[in-house]
Amino acid sequence: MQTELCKILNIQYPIIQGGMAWVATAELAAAVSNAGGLGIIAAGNAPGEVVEGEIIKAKKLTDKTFGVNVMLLSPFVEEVMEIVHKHKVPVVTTGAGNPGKYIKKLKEIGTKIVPVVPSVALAKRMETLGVDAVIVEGTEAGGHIGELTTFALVPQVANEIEIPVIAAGGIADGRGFLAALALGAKGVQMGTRFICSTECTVHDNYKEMVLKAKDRDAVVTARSTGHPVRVLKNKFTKDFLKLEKNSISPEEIEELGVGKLRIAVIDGDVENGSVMAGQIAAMVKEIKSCKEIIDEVINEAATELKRLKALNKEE
Ligand SMILES: O=C(O)COc1ccc(-c2c[nH]c(CNC(=O)Nc3ncc(Sc4ccccn4)s3)n2)cc1
Repeated sequence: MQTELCKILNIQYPIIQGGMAWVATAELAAAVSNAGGLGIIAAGNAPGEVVEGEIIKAKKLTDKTFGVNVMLLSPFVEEVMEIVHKHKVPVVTTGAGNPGKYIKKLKEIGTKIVPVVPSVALAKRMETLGVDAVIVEGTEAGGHIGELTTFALVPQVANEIEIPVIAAGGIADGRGFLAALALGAKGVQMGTRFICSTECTVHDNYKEMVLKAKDRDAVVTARSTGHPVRVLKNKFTKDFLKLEKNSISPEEIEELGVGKLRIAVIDGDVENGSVMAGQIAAMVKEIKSCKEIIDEVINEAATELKRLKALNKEE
């Protein structure tokens, strides 16, 4: 189950771990990379020196390729990009914006650039600017999302660009992996599945919340701010959505969300915090090591492919 993406990103399997703010630490990224995927450290809204500390830690935990996700809404984006250059990070993924202004400098140091795109137009613009691949993330994903689904957006982007498409949003097992390849992707990104891994350092309450999630629990908040975010239903989302209905200003709504992810991830307050996770949370039923997760996705995809091929032979 290798694709052209493996050579471009220097990985054994075309499986990328999502650069989830506060969740994607050096420990998680190193475990995914050591298991043959591409581990990603999340910069989130953290300052440069915090990201630098995670990069240094990751280099001690793995000799495999890993990346850094730069969240483009972060107030520290410029200093994080400086750190990425200083440490010649091999792969940079970006989210929540257009990384156009950073592409030239990253290419100069040979860093592979893989932006998340929520639309065909942005995917085409990124290819023209010379990025190495795009992560096409559907609205099924956790955290900051676009409006289109993975199932609709992936084939449309794959029709329009030549560089590899990586499917993200709603993928947590071999069936989703194989479906993504069938839609034209050359790899997948998984976030929610890796939250429930033994190496993920989020509070156990956060992992429990994902394990207990039902199909309709991953709701969208803050649509009115233009930065919709998918989180698991709890007291915070109920109060938040009520306030949004009373149309408090977008600035007040943004203010409501500040720091809420940290209290869920670090303090384990999953009632008053923001538990970011995708719609596939309801299918994640067990905490496993990153190696078990990756091996199971690859083996299940191979088994599923054999079953589908047998159907063809029956005709
Ligand atoms: O400039 C344009 O054309 C718009 O470009 C884009 C618009 C959206 C995206 C996008 C959607 N999803 C992603 C990748 N995923 C994410 O970035 N997920 C995130 N989760 C929590 C985050 S922290 C946050 C979130 C919102 C507001 C403040 N802070 S970022 N990128 C990428 C590019």
